[in-house]
Amino acid sequence: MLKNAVSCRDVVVVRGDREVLHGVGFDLRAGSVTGLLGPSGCGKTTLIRAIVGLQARVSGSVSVLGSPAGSAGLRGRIGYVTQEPSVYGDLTVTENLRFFAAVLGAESDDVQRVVDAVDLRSHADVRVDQLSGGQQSRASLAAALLGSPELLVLDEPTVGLDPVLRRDLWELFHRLADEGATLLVSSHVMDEAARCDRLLLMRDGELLADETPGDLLESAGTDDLEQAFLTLIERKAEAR
Ligand SMILES: Nc1ncnc2c1ncn2[C@@H]1O[C@H](COP(=O)(O)OP(=O)(O)OP(=O)(O)O)[C@@H](O)[C@H]1O
Repeated sequence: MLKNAVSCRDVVVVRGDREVLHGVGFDLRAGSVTGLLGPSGCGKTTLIRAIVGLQARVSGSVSVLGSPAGSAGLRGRIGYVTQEPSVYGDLTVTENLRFFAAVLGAESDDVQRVVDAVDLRSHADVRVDQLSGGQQSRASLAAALLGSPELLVLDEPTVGLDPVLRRDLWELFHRLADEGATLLVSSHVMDEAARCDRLLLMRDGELLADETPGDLLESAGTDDLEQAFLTLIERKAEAR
């Protein structure tokens, strides 16, 4: 098994006429849950798109499961959930998942497994356009879990979910990691950071920290992750 599922070195991305990532480098250890945190517009989605191979104008190196990001062989090995629902509104949850399972070549009993995993059993036969926003997000997540991908990249998967569901989903993320999957989960919400094995903190297209939550708190001398992030920003500004 690879030690690192993802390795990024000196990643620079230009979007429009602006450089939005300015030389980002880090590794994602296989079998871990890493949180990608930072304010709106700091470049989280851009970095995620570079990892899943969808971002144009990327320089530096992005290696995913031992291959360059975007390699054809990676397609079935990565599950990617965007901020937009990625399932069809006019199909039921089960119909969507059967369709995606067929496209991916996943076993048909995998559909039941992923419906259970995201706790959508009671709505499995409801059309997606009749589900709440949080239920639609869970349907998209279920589609990404089909075929048990080795790398799961989730862009704000818990937005709009209640605390009980968020807790359940984080438990699911750790269960998947215990089974060997690697997860990168972006979030705005600092209280989710504590649930990660490791944190990547971004600001203005740069990585401010790549640490465990415990180390981050210790180095900032606080027991509050939000405060730790602010302390890091202040230190960075002073160092300039
Ligand atoms: N299609 C685009 N063309 C040009 N610039 C873009 C495009 N999409 C995003 N950007 C810019 O790239 C930068 C990073 O955006 P990105 O979507 O990666 O941020 P983010 O951290 O994911 O934000 P959020 O948390 O709000 O989703 C922003 O300054 C944004 O304005």
